[in-house]
Amino acid sequence: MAAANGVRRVWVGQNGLLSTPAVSAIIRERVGADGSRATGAFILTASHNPGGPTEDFGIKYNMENGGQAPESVTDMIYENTKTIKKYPIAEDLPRVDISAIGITSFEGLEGKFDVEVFDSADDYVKLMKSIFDFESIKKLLSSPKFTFCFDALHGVAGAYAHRIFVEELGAQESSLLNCVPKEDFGGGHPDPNLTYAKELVTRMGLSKTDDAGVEPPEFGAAADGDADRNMILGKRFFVTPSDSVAIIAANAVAAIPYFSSGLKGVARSMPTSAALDVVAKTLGLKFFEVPTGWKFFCNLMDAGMCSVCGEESFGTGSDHIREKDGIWAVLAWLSILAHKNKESLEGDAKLVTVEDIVRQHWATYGRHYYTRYDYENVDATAAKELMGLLVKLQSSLPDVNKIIKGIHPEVANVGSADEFEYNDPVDGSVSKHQGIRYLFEDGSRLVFRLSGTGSEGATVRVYIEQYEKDTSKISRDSQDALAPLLSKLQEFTGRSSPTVIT
Ligand SMILES: O=P(O)(O)OC[C@H]1O[C@H](O)[C@H](O)[C@@H](O)[C@@H]1O
Repeated sequence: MAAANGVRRVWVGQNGLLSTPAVSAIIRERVGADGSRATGAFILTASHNPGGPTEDFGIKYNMENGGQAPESVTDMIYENTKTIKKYPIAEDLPRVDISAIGITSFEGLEGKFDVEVFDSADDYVKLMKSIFDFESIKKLLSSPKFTFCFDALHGVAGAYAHRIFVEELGAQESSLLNCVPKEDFGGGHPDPNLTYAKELVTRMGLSKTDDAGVEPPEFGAAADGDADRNMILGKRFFVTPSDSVAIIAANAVAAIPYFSSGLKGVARSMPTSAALDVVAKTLGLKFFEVPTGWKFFCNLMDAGMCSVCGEESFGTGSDHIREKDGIWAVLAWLSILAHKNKESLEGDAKLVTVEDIVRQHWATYGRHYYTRYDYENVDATAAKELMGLLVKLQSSLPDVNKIIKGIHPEVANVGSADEFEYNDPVDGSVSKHQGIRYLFEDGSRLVFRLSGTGSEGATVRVYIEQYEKDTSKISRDSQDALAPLLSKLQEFTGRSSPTVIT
């Protein structure tokens, strides 16, 4: 990247602690600020592979808008690697102490370059303060009625959590779990979900091995290794990522200063539940359904068409940067809680809890029951054949309906089916084969897609969604409500049970 004086500069976060959202914020802020153009910055990051069992470390390319490099750029980089004949190694380059903030200048083969070690959190904290009302969140956190807990799963989010939640917002040190970043994530798997965020899940009263004597906190959250994904929990209550983005969108204007003049639009990835669609329709907002992958949101944001977006894979964010943002999502929820509790933090008034907010949302907009089944390490050829069969079945919906009705007569008819194709309204590009959708007449959906991140063989993902508007039925357990749809899965996938259920 070029610094203001034209000297090439490498930016390094102090002690190597840089989160993905902070990188995006820094690129937008610094590159934009000095008017120079980055053709691509890269960092070594703990990237996460939701489909696979292991963490992998990789190089991530971010563009000048702070977003991930599109395939055209990474393909070009890959092509270039094939023609590299030699690369020089500067063995005598003095070591840069990355624990000390400052700039070190070097004379390189192609001229001068700088290495700047900077505080990894400074730019990000500044950005968060410009988005949220820190004073109102501070009040919430200091209320004896409200208890808070954040688990960084030993990922890089720990550094930001300490700075923001403890130093800026006054949360107690003891409310931070696993917030010391560790290279091996403390031996755990830094995935913010009910399976891997075990300690948090137990503390929030959601595990079978709860300590019955200890009252769980009112609010709990986790972020993944590079802090771009998040999980939101209430006391003994799980908020699905699909509900989380819908609830943030529904409350953004009232609760978050950055959005006070209105939302430009909202977007979700195709397999994410339609909870956000209902909010968009009710509030008259522009709405977009894009394929899985954050880059599709970035195009909309760059064109000023989208303010809030989210994915079922625990990614939530807004147009403040071009990455999903775990800490942002936590601050968004704390803002909503602070707003809803404006009148109830003092005196005898009862606290409006996370669960209250979600149930109120369902009562207003209806509830989307939602489950994702992952069939990991499926034979790649068999997976392709399965997809082919599912596409073929789409031309014989009466037969599909007959089979389903034969098992569960009460299930609505499949009204239409298609293979999701996205026409990008910004650049006109077309993305085909983005998942197979069976759309039921009552708004329920059955979606199949092959994961783009699985590490061995193929990972087939099946997303099951059922919409319930009847307020007397919105409190049922998700699995119960979906049972009629789930019973068809074995036949569709050729497997008796999924590897992971989310
Ligand atoms: O293709 P999948 O395995 O479902 O993975 C999907 C996820 O992969 C990465 O994490 C992307 O950054 C996400 O935007 C995407 O949702």
